[in-house]
Amino acid sequence: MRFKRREAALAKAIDIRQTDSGADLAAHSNNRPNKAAYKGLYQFAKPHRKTFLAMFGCIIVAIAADLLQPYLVKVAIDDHLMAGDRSAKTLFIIAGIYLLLSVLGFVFSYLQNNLMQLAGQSIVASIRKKLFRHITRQSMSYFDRVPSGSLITHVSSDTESLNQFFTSVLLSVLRDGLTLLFIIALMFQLDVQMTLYCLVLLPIIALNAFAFRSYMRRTYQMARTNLSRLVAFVAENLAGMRIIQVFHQEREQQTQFDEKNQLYFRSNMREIRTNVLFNRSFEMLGNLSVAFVTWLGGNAVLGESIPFGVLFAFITYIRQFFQPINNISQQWNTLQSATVSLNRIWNIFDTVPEVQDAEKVRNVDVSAVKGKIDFDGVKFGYNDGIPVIHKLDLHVQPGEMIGIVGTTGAGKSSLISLLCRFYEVQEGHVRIDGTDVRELPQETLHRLIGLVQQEPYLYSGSIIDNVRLFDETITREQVIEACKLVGADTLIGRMKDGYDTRLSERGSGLSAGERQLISFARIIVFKPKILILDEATANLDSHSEQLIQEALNVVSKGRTTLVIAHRLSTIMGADRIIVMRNGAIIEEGNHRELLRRGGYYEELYKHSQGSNPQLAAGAVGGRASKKSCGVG
Ligand SMILES: Nc1ncnc2c1ncn2[C@@H]1O[C@H](COP(=O)(O)OP(=O)(O)OP(=O)(O)O)[C@@H](O)[C@H]1O
Repeated sequence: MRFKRREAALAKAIDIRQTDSGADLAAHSNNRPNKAAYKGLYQFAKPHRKTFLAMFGCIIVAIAADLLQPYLVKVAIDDHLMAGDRSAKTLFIIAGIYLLLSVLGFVFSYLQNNLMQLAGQSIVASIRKKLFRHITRQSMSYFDRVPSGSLITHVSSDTESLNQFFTSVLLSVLRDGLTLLFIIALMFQLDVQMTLYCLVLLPIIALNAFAFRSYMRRTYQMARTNLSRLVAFVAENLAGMRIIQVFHQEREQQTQFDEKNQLYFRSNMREIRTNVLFNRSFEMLGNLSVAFVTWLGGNAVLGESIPFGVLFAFITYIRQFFQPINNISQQWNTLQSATVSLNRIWNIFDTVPEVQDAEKVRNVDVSAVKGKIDFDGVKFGYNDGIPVIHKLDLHVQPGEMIGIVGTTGAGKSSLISLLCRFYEVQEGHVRIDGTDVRELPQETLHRLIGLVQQEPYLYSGSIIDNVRLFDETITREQVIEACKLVGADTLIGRMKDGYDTRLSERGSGLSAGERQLISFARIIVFKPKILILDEATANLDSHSEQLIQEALNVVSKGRTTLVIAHRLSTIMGADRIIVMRNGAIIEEGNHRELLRRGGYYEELYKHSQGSNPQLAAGAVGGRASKKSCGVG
């Protein structure tokens, strides 16, 4: 059941990712640039204005150094060679200056590229940082709506596209734009009439670029769309490999993959062909112009209206003229995808978390909190509006242990989510020690609550770091003490590096029970006043369950504890057990009282006792909360 749900969620994520990034560009490319997004981007760029200024200076020097070289040759030809000045010294000086200009061009181009990369990467790093912080502050309802796959794309490839905006588009517009202007100015300086003739070429170039532009954009988008479809297909297959193999779907999947692969290959080839054609057409235009200038200028030289050196410089400049135009028009696709990425990123920045601290929060002394919990007339439903908790009342005394059982979808995890204020109640109040959770700063609230889930999250890092969650104020000794208390010390002692053993992501390499013990140790070191176990024993064998039960007895001491149980054995010893169905409490009492009552709890108990354990598990258990608050 759980496996199926995860698969469905994954398929949904892939599906959305496809629309988000696949049919993606085509769909988003019509997005008009969002003014607020550009303003926001400018705010990120502002602190780097000195770097931009320095880069601009480098661009000017680099361009000047490059463009003065043909001019220098013209001086050598016209003012010296043709003028009869045969002095080797002058030629030597000119050659020296030429060399110096080449070195200058090289050095300043290098600096200009590095400065642009520095500015671009720094801006993108700070956007990424803010984006991650903004995402982590979103409410749970946001994560219900937005698949994690697309958030990963936003943080990784969308920010990278923005980097391309600076390092490719902006750099090209500045450098190539200025180069063009300088070339035109130099050409005018050499010969006004010939320059005017050459400028006749501009409309032809513009027409060529315009004719190619929309076709190039389409081929680019088609290739990106087909690539993301291919990637989504592979991701879907990897995730559902079990089903594919069990149902012998390998050949069918291979056929589908081949089709998608072919489509991508063809669209990619079309894109490459168009790009090559565009580049070569520019080259051809360049060659035609050289022929035109040679003919025009040659006649002028023969007629002695311009010197030979001017013709030489002109031919060199006209050759250089096409490169910047070509470069700038190549930036169109990059600009398109950067705009889409910019809009996507700023859509996230514009999302205000639904759950926020109140304007006037009530600051409480965490150490003085007793842990009394009250649900008063609580009504709640998710975005779809269907109520999942109906006018629920529940009052828990400090230090009391409450077991929560019920049918699948009864609202057990939702109740816990409301206590953690992952979602807002629609009616009623959730209070801790008499204070509405909406009045508490979220940070304080989450320090009051420790959550142990069915699959505790472990990070890549040492066991010490995983217990203290990288909080250096918690000492190694405190961590070891906590692990001893929950009975994790022996198993850690058996590991190669003991407490310094590095766990891989999600703690693979440890059994489910061992991971749970580590998350119990977290509770001890962080000392929350309220402890929540959300189906923490669901995945455990009976030996591990026994270990966890013992650890639970230790960590729940002196804490208000709510235990959502998959197995009744976990909650049989609770002070009080509540039985939920359809978002309401239908039975309440301790184990004996509930058995005596002979209601739904007794029915569950009978199932769990034996005749049909699977039915018992299915009826009582279900899904673990996906969220976490506090520690655990
Ligand atoms: N994030 C969500 N968005 C929309 N509906 C949700 C969400 N989470 C839960 N629900 C719905 O709310 C109802 C209560 O779910 P909840 O997870 O609280 O039940 P539960 O008693 O913990 O179930 P289980 O034992 O299966 O974990 C169910 O109908 C469920 O489909």
